[in-house]
Amino acid sequence: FLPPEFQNYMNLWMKKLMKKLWGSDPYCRFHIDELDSKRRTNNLYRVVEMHLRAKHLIEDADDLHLSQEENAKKISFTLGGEETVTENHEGVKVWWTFSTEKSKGQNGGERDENKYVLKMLKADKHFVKTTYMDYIARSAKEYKTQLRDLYLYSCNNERWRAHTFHHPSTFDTLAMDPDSKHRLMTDLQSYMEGEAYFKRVGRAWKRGYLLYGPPGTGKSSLIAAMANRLRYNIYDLELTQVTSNNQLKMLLTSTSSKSIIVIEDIDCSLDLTGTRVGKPQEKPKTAPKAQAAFGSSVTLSGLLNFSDGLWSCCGNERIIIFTTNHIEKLDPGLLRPGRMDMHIHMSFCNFDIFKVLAMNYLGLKAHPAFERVQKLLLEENVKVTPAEVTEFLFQHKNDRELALQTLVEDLERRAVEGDAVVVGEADYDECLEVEKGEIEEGDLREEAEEDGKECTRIHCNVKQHQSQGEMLKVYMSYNQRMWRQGGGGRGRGSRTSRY
Ligand SMILES: Nc1ncnc2c1ncn2[C@@H]1O[C@H](COP(=O)(O)OP(=O)(O)OP(=O)(O)O)[C@@H](O)[C@H]1O
Ligand SMILES: [Mg+2]
Repeated sequence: FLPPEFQNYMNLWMKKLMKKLWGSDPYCRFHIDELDSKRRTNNLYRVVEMHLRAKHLIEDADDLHLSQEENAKKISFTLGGEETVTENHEGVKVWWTFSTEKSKGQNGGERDENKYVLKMLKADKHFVKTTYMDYIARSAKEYKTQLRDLYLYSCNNERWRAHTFHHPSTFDTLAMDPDSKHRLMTDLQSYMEGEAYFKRVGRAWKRGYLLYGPPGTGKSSLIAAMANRLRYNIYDLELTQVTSNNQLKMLLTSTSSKSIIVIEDIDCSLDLTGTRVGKPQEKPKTAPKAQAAFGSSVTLSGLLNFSDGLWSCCGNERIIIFTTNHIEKLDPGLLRPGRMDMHIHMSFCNFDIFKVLAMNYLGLKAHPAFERVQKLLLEENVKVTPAEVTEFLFQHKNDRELALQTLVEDLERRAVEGDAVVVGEADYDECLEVEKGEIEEGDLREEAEEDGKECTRIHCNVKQHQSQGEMLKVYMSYNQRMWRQGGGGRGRGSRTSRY
């Protein structure tokens, strides 16, 4: 309730009193002026401003200046005159005060001199000078990164082309196994804070992730969520566009720091296959591992040289992500421990994943239908991708009952009829080797042809043919029969093979 002039007077009086009582003022103060003695901007002043914003300390004050630059996403808050905010860091309390003083300009006029005053107990002075100042520098840097616009780069004619990147996916909207999500988020956090650590142990400040799982389980959405969280640009590297290892080297070294380099569907982009493990008929290895596909001479070793070889020191703060629908097709060299730092499995929808999706799309935490969904997903082992579930939820977003009802109906249908099998060209050759006559015609039901993707969706009776490998075999046998009957092998001509 006291007018500021009176408060200043009281402060002065208190200081004198304390000096009398304790011999000196127990506090000390650092003054951080907006302009230095040569009238240049003092960078530390900006750092303080960003730190106070980053930690939302400013918003605690009652006297604020609000501003917003054109095209800026957020409103900026700055402290009003003589406003003080406090902060506790590692048990030490500090006070930040903003003040403006009038001073004489060169041409005789008056101008405002802004400054922040940082007050602390004398006993804490050393801590503030070292640890606390480092801490505010870090928090300001992080805040600055959060504000930057993101770009998605695609490679075109040996050059990167930038497109602004606005993807709404975040770790909150992403539905994945809670344990994997937690592990990945902790890993990313320690990567972000780990500059000093990486330096100390002599490692390039990099991280490599391999995302694998069926189509529509959120691999690309996860990459977008990672980019949004780290505020990193994305370089989408289409290996089939790269003609040689040298070109690959050039492209990779011209990426900027704080970026994610993504190679999607790695099994389709390069001939990375070694022996096909676990297939019914193992084929002899016809091509050496390093041989490239699609007329390009990019090799696996060229790629790995960058991801963990000498070239990897050509830039820090990079994340490399490979994605695949078929981890079993990858060369063991790529899967070897220490090559990619983490393997992340994006799985079919389980009940945890479903709950996140229901919350995001329908705003539902609980509903009587959840019990049925849980039973279908867990006990009846119905396979459905998160992408398929989101389709149902999105379609009826204004009618939650209908959304859940149609979803449950679809899951029930799947439980009775079995799973979807999608097969493409690569499996046609193998299908000739599969014994025919293992299945009844009734086990299979053709569902739809996906235009443009040139693949066929077949429903197969999982009750009889439990494993995916078994289902694939069943389909191939069916495929072969169709071919012999002159009906044409389904799926021939599709780019990838999926089941
Ligand atoms: N785990 C998930 N959480 C939230 N939404 C998801 C998830 N998985 C899929 N979706 C939804 O489905 C769409 C397609 O998923 P996405 O492209 O990320 O799958 P993908 O695994 O990359 O598939 P592909 O292997 O075909 O590239 C997303 O845009 C998103 O709306
Ligand atoms: Mg994808």
